[in-house]
Amino acid sequence: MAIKYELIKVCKQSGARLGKIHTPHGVIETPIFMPVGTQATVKAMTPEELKKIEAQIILSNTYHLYLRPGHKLVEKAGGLHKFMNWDKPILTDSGGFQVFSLGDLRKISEEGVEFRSHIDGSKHFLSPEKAIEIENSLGADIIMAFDECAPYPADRQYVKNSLERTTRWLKRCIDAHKYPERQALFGIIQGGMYKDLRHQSLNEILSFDLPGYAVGGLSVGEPKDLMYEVLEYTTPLMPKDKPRYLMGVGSPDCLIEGVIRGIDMFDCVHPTRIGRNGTAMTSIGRVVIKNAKYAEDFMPLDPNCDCYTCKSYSRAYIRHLFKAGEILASRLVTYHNLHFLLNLMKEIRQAIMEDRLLDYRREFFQKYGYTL
Ligand SMILES: Cc1ccc(CCc2c3nc[nH]c3cc3c(=O)[nH]c(N)nc23)cc1
Repeated sequence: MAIKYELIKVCKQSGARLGKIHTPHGVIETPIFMPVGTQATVKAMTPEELKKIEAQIILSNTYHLYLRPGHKLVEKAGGLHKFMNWDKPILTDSGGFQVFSLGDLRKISEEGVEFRSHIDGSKHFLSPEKAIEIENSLGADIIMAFDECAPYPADRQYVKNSLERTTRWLKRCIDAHKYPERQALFGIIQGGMYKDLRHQSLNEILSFDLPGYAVGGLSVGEPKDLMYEVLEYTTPLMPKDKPRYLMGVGSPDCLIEGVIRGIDMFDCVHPTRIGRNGTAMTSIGRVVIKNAKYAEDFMPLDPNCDCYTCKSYSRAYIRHLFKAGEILASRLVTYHNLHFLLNLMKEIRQAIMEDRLLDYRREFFQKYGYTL
């Protein structure tokens, strides 16, 4: 088996689980937040810094690495782990979502999707077979099936046709996968916001015995309550002995609510993206550091944080770096934001262990300023 999921404990207060995913590049403690490293780097961070903040697995992207530098080049370099000097687990998405959301989509057919590169406008074609060929070359420990993430909102018939094609594409991914013993292929459940279609997709995707499954088609602009509702009627029907990955979700409230609804794995560009724009996620809510009110504020970014950024620099200094356009600005806030989310997941794991996750949620929301 490419990976082995070890269920350690089910929370008494909710659907939350504590687990471990054993992979060829090491163990992942779940629930886990996975930093996004789209172009073979978690932007502005070195692998050494990622290890310092205890990142256990990072994500990279088939669509981007196929376009640049090319999956064959990465394969020649010895695969993604060697190329980017990251010896812990890696997960790659299949590229379908990125084509729909980034590339200039030309058309979707049963065969696959034709698109123009967002880099130079050149014409390309991604199919289940092509996506798996790329992911096999990159060599990630967990690889996502080539799926179609329906837009939101989308009408029933579109969502039904799309989920049924995603099922047919999954079969083609499985047949094309060259290294199932060392790269775990996850199936992705679609079905939009329709309960009966979610159950249809779930039954079809789960009929393929795979090492793990993702809930796709969410975090696409729908209200958070609708996302939570879909999870409430989806995760209980997923196998208990396999990891569950909610794609594209990562704000603090969604992480906690997702864990409570039985999700084990999360990813989001959020902490790194807003970090580069100078927004810090702190234990007392968001701090937009370029705001003039921080010009002479000599407190740390987050007074309750023990990360390198918060132990070493003041808000005034970090604000100065942003105003001066210094590269260090992005690095320091990205470092803090990733530490903040990784630490949040560590506290969530601790709360599950002690059967007090719902109490933790209330405390966190009060401090962070969310309404329950
Ligand atoms: C590097 C990397 C970036 C982003 C992702 C997740 C990207 C992502 C979604 N993001 C928000 N909602 C999402 C839904 C889907 C989905 O339904 N299918 C797939 N394959 N990816 C999704 C994975 C890896």
